[in-house]
Amino acid sequence: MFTESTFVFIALSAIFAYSFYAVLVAGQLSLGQAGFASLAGFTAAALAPDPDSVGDLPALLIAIVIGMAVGAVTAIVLGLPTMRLRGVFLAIATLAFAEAVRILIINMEWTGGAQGMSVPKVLEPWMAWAILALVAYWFWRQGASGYGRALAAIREDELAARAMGIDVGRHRLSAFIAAGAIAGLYGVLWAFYVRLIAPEDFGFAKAIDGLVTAVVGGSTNFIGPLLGSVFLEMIPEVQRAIGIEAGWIRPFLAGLLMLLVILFLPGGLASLLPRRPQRVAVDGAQGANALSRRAHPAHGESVVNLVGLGKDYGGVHANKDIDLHITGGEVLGLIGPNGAGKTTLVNMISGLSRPTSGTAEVLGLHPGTAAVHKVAAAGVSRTFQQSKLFGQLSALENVMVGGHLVGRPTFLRRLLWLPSARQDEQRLALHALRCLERVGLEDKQTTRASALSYGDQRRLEIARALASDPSLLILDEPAAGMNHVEADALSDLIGSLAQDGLTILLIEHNVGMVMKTCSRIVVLNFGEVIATGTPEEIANNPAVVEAYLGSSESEDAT
Ligand SMILES: Nc1ncnc2c1ncn2[C@@H]1O[C@H](COP(=O)(O)OP(=O)(O)OP(=O)(O)O)[C@@H](O)[C@H]1O
Repeated sequence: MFTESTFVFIALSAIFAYSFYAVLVAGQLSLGQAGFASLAGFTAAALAPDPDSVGDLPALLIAIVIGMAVGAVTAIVLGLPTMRLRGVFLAIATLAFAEAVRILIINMEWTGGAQGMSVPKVLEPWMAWAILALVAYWFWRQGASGYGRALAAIREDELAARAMGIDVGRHRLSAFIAAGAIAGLYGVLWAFYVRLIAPEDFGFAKAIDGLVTAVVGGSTNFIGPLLGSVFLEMIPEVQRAIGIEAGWIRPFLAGLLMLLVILFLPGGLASLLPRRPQRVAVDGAQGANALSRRAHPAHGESVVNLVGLGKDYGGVHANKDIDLHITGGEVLGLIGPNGAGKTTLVNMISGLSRPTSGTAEVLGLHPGTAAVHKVAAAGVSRTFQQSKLFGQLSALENVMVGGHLVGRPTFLRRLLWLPSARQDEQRLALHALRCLERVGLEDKQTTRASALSYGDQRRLEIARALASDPSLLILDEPAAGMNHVEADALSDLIGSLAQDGLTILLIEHNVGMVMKTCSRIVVLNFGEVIATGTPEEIANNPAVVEAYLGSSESEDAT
């Protein structure tokens, strides 16, 4: 039933789908792959030596090197200005690039114009499948590496990924370069199989075909593009076998399948395969070496120094003229009525938002001018008021992403199957398990974050924030949704973290808990500091009683 060309086209379309997968794993939608493929295919066909003089395989290998280099370099040139774009804007920009390349190639003489270029056929089915195996191997090894987890984290929640110390721009660009190189590889293989390449081989329909194959197969499991390709390339064969020769059926079914997958099976066909989340034996954690610990600022040493800090949103003064000094080992409570400006202030301290006026110095850096991942690397870690977990990752994987800064890169060593990569991954997993144990979630390590209860999600955010071994831990309403027993346990945990030398900034509406946990409290109202002092001083401060305790939070306070 299957011809040789069916086998080759399954391999080729899977390789092309991997070039979409390369960026989809990082949550990016690029439609420029057909442009990379055609540039690479035509350039390699023009520059590679004649197979009659050097032999088929050497000629193909040289063409592959040229094509992948062309794809990668083009991706760098296109990626540098476009990596700031998100979602549909990136898709439109990359599609425009592919169309520009197509027009250029039609109008060049060396490409043969619209007629195209004849290329010797040297690709054998075994070569296509061997190359596909290598590409699939690359993405398999990438998946469970630190790099692969970082890309998954960016896909799930870019802001949280930044706050975990991941350099999002660099990761997105490297995924884009991989996509360019693999699309280039596809362009070369296509050229050296079909004998005659034409610009129309790399039009809009080709880009959509690659995207549909990757999405139908599944873009969160490395096997997805292969599954998608087998499935879609089989449609014409099945048609032929049952005697329906209509050419429109395959593209029609491909479009329909894409719609159904997006609506009912977002993980694609690959999500139907059983998934085995990573698990660490709880006993195994005992006696294991901890990952390197940073030296925290000593008692009295400056951790945060804010001078005249302000933040305006249009006419709203979310923060006004804030002076605040936090020193090593302090547990500082930040309280105030809803909308007082607490979250705005910690967003500026953690570098997520830029002050409108004043200066901020945090662990020697100036957040706002320093990138968020650099602030995280300096030792600032945080939780978010609205949960920002990586929903599709397990609890353990979430915390391992939190340990991005303390773990060592493993992807290249995983490709070479070096034992040290496995040891490093195990050490990071044990470190993550310890953090889960600290918040009492060790039993939930394999549970997907989105499937955890609200209280457990709050705890998981704390475990994830602890995994980077921070010097300054910012907790934004960590006790929200917790009962009194859980809030007491959290208070004890914060106390023990402070004993370990961490400095903690706690935003909480549960004033009883703040009074019990914090050594000093700052009260904000309408964006301004209205009081600072010990819990007793704050409780007896008339301005606080009026501004805060007199507000809707009075029930909590009493
Ligand atoms: N991105 C934004 N754009 C416009 N206004 C904003 C933005 N973020 C915050 N604000 C405004 O700034 C003020 C302070 O908000 P912020 O979230 O910092 O307060 P909060 O004390 O954390 O409140 P809550 O306790 O309800 O979380 C509010 O008036 C809010 O509406």
